[in-house]
Amino acid sequence: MNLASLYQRANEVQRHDAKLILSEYASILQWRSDGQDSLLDVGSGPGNVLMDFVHPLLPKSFEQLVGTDVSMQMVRYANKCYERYARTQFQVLDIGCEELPEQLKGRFDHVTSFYCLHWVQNLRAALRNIYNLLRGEGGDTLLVFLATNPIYEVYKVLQSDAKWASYMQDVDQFISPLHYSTDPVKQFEELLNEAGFVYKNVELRSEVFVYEGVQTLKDNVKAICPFLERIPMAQHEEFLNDFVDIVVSMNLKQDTKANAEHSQERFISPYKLIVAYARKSPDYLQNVFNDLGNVKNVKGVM
Ligand SMILES: C[S@@+](CC[C@H](N)C(=O)[O-])C[C@H]1O[C@@H](n2cnc3c(N)ncnc32)[C@H](O)[C@@H]1O
Ligand SMILES: CC(C)=CCC/C(C)=C/CC/C(C)=C/C(=O)O
Repeated sequence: MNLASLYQRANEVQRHDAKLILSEYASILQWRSDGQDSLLDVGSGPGNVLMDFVHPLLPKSFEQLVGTDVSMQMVRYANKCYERYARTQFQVLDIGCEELPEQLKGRFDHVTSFYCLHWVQNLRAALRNIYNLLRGEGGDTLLVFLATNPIYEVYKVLQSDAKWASYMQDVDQFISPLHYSTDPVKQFEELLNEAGFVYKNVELRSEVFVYEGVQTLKDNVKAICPFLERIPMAQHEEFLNDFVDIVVSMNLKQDTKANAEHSQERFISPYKLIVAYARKSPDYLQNVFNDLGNVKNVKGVM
């Protein structure tokens, strides 16, 4: 996903969800008493969600704000857009990497991520890294990403079409790792446990977004579709038209009667969003838990 400027103009649903969820969690995030918070955002893209909705929540004396993304193009674009912001920078980071850069380990009070983790097949590695980004004596994380979305079913149908199959052999790599889960909340809670998080709250929110007009739908697909850059430009419109035809066949286009008062076609996208908040136990508390493991029948703590 590398079309930074197009994504910045066509990310309405992502911005809507991030803004709403941050308004709910602003008072739950454990801000430091000295106001010198450090925050890292995973998969920041062009940076406008981070800078429009997270940056304003930070205390005035915050220590540092680091936006990260696997895409160098996104990082370059974000650094250019926000170069005048103090103590703010964007850098390349693959959250699914084997080993975090040393200079990032244990440095952050908060890790946030919006509409990124559904792009990461190895959630176990991602959560291990998120845990290790947080400072040893605590810290918390707010993670918002897709469990399911109809786009993944559209991709599967397109992949079965001989016209597009050769460009989409790895389609499963781009489907949310929780899309086929029978219990995404339980699955993600278990992954958070495994990473070491002690306090956690994981919700699965059923949402619906309406795309007003076929061009709006196409622009939003173009902004995030990983297959278009593999397809010759001359065939992009045909691909997008086939995409829309499949959406219509899935009965996701609002019927004309219901649509009577609207001048444009409306496309309905029912999706499920994971909203996960977790806290890292302070090292000293972790030691207590470790000690407890050696003492049977302890009363009180737990
Ligand atoms: C849909 S955009 C979300 C951008 C921004 N957080 C927002 O809410 O608008 C997803 C971003 O995640 C990035 N991404 C995908 N896989 C990643 C990975 N393994 N590590 C870090 N970023 C990744 C993509 O490059 C893209 O910029
Ligand atoms: C009706 C229909 C299939 C709508 C899906 C439209 C769309 C562009 C969904 C994007 C999902 C996604 C992977 C978003 C992201 O990563 O930001």
